[in-house]
Amino acid sequence: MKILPVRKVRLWTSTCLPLCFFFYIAVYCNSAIWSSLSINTHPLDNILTGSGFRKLLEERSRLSSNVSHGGGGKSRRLPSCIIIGVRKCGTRALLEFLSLHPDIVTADEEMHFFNNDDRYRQGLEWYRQRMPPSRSHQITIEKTPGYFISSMAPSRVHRMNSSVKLIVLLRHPTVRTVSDYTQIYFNKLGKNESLDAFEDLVLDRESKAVNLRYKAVQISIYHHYFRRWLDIFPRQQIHVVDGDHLILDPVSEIRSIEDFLGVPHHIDYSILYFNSTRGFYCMRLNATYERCLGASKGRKHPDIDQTVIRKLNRFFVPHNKQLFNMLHVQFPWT
Ligand SMILES: Nc1ncnc2c1ncn2[C@@H]1O[C@H](COP(=O)(O)OS(=O)(=O)O)[C@@H](OP(=O)(O)O)[C@H]1O
Repeated sequence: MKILPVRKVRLWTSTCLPLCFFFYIAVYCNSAIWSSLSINTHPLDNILTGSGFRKLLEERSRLSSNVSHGGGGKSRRLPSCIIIGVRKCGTRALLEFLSLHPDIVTADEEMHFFNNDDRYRQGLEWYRQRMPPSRSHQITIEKTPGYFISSMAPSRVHRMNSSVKLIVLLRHPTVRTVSDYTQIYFNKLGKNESLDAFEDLVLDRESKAVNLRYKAVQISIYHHYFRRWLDIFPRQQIHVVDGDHLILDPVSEIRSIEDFLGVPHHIDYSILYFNSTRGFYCMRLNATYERCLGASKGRKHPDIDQTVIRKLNRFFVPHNKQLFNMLHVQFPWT
């Protein structure tokens, strides 16, 4: 064994050892800093500070997809499911709740593609480009309540994809009519315009019978519009949701939609919670991030003359019967 000269040993202990010690401390601190950073800068936490719920969902979906699907690429796809209506029956709440599912991606905006001639003329490629990016295993969903009452939409949707799945939400027709009126009332209020009282619009001025020219009444005669869809699509391709029940027990309505779409049950009451201030179910994505629908959803309805409400209820009875026979369903409203 070679003995080191004393001078070399002194040099080693006086310069190399302190250097190695310093280097070791620097590496240790650095890795400690990074590991603490990686805890504090979890991708979800970053997003929480700023860019909102949509990004949060996308990030969560990206993380879960990367784990279970090897992180394959995304592309924009035509919807394989469309929420076609009905206006004011809870279409936004349903879309947002479904967007919490890792196997579902949703288009934020109403596309008005199949019910608007100018947009439809732009072509399917234009429509596809407006869809959110998705992975191949995910279902893309769009919602435009205007499709339900459009005479052109059924055949146009069928032409795009004859096996597309359709979701229709229905609410008690009188409640829906009042909700529709309330929405228009507030829209006008925002433009400093006024609107006649509900009672004056919903009843004919002379005869005092239900005013069939009033659009909000027309839309609530559901079977008129449903017939057009059933002329083109098989019944089993259309899932009907009870919009009143969606308000009270969203998870049970969503479970049957998950079955209809063929995706695993994912949305439960750990993700949705009842917000007593809002009086509605809201979304909880993690311990710190919660979101309710905007103020234009769940507005207080005006107090309406009860004789007018009873008149409307009676008016809708035969129409409801026709609807139930057509759909082979029963709703709590008769
Ligand atoms: N969770 C939750 N939060 C808030 N609002 C909820 C929820 N679930 C259902 N709803 C009901 O949705 C009604 C609005 O329906 P739509 O989203 O279809 O309206 S729209 O046609 O898109 O304007 C809206 O009707 P109004 O109460 O008349 O405002 C709500 O009652």
